[in-house]
Amino acid sequence: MSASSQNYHQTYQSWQEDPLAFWAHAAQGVDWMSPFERVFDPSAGVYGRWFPGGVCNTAYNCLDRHVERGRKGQAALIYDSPITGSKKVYSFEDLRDEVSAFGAVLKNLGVGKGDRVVVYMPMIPEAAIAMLACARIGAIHSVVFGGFAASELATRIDDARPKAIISASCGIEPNRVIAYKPLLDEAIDLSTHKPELTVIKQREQKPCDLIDGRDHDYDALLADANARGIDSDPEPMDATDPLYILYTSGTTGIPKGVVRDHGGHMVALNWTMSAIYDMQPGDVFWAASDVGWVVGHSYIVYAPLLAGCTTILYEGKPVGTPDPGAFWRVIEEHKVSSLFTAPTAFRAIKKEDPDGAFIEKYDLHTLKTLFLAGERADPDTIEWAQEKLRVPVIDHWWQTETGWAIAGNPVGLGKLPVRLGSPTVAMPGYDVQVIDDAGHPVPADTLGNIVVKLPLPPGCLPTLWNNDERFKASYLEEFPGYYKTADAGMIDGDGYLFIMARTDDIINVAGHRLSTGGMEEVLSGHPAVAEAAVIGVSDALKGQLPAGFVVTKDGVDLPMEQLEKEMVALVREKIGPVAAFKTVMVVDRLPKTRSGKILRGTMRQIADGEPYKMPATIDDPAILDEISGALKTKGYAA
Ligand SMILES: CCC(=O)SCCNC(=O)CCNC(=O)[C@H](O)C(C)(C)COP(=O)(O)OP(=O)(O)OC[C@H]1O[C@@H](n2cnc3c(N)ncnc32)[C@H](O)[C@@H]1OP(=O)(O)O
Repeated sequence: MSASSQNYHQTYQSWQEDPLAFWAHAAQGVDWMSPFERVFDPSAGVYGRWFPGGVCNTAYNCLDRHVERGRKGQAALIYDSPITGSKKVYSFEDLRDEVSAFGAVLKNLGVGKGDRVVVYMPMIPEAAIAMLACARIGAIHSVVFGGFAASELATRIDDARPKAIISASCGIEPNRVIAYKPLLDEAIDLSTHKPELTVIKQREQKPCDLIDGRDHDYDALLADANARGIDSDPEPMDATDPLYILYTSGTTGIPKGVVRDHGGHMVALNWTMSAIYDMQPGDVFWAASDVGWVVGHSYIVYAPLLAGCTTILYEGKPVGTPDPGAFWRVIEEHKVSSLFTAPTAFRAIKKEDPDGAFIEKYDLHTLKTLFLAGERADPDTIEWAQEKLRVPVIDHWWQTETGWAIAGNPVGLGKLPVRLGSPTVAMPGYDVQVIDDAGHPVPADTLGNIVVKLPLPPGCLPTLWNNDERFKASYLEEFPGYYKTADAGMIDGDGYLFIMARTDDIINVAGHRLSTGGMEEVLSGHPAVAEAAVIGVSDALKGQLPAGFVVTKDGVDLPMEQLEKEMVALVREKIGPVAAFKTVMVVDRLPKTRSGKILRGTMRQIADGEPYKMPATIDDPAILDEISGALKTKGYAA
């Protein structure tokens, strides 16, 4: 049965009644080189594996099959870069040919099936081409977001142990050109594992020097491959083979390598395009995110192409490139049907254009729906977008780990009524429950731990890269039989889900998932610091911002302002500008329980001006006044 011939409730019920039949049916939406032997094998992997025995290739499904079936001239990828003033359209045939040639280049360099390839790139077409070329030849890509610093890149290099790194000479931010190559060189210096080679896309805004014998020029290699007419065939991949590793912040500074497989990922993403996003082949889908995040993997690169849609790769910002009409210009020019972005982008637009005057300048008749994800969608932003765009505004909730929506409002199955503050209902594949700390289900409308009953559906992570034990410890052990989302929230009587808070140290800054523990580790590494705490405080624009507190070692006699400057610079240097770490306070003491646990939750409540209860186990209540005083100097704790 097609996705659109059933409504949400019927579809969810059909999945509940027979999940294997449901996913077997969805699997018909992609091409298999050999059919799978079973839909799901519960005895394989950590909690089971999807489509074992199936042989397929993701790049073939994204490109070749559309070329073969009448879409070769259709735009597959539109690169639109207001930041450089350039645009380029790749048809499915163009993209297939360039991916195939670049796959051959990688193979000639010795990169093969199962090798890891780190991709550290700005938002240029070569980033998507590199990902798809890896998928084509069976190499496992690991994209690292460009806003991370060299040491974060080094950590990922050491975990993924890539044979090659594909990068560019520079990235371009509105106020500066960022030389990527020195960051890459530094990361390779810092890492224990040394990749054999790099391939560098030279950009005219800031070309870089190449190291003889290690660094290769992207354009020269591609030109040579094209001159010699070499290309690569799609490698037959087991459905359970890894397609990519994407690192995400964990509760310590060491990121977790989320693994995605070929078969289940394709089946799930392809299903979402029609059922959740109501996209048909030929429609234009725009995820205004970055290929460094999971939204970029799933909805800039893989899902739109799998579904035969046109995708947009946008190198720009919602405001300032050149103005708050940037998104509307792209929608009009490329006839975008659906826009998917983070609420923070809309808050930025709303701040600069509160009356929506720029919206009125463009013809947005093609836009059917706005999808929001990546952070909590605040009701003000949703209402503003609804009023100004006059299209449904759909919040949905998912994670890097899941790769696609856990909860949403599946427009392709018939839109459900929107409830502000709720990403709506569980998607087929996810049995979402709320349980207390002892693992017991809680009644409707009661706050608890949001968990998903195992097995997770196709497309979700089967494990962490080379680390089944960390996968189990992080996600499966606390609530046996369930996947722990580490989000807290509730489900109302109608099944609507409300996501309220994280249960760990992860904060969400402008849709970027960051670990406060990681920032604390960096601050603690400063020679003057005895101990540090970082909390996420509410921010009207970015949702949350990190704020640090440090206690200096005895005898440190540096001016407070100098210390604070050094701390801010240190986090930027070690984690990257993406951390947006700009506030730190030197305090005499940190508030703790008698057993020594820092009371970060209470500090956050003070910073956000929320009422708080004096923790019964607090060691010295007077310290909270000191924290409040420090926060006031930074404009918090009103
Ligand atoms: C559902 C599953 C998921 O959650 S996946 C994650 C979904 N999240 C997203 O898609 C992210 C959404 N956010 C954004 O796209 C941006 O934050 C938007 C809204 C466009 C605003 O961008 P911007 O003004 O640069 O602010 P920011 O907070 O992102 O940046 C902070 C500093 O980092 C820098 N930065 C950003 N990107 C890069 C990059 N690729 N390379 C190098 N640097 C980068 C920014 O320039 C900024 O630096 P500075 O502190 O101003 O000097």
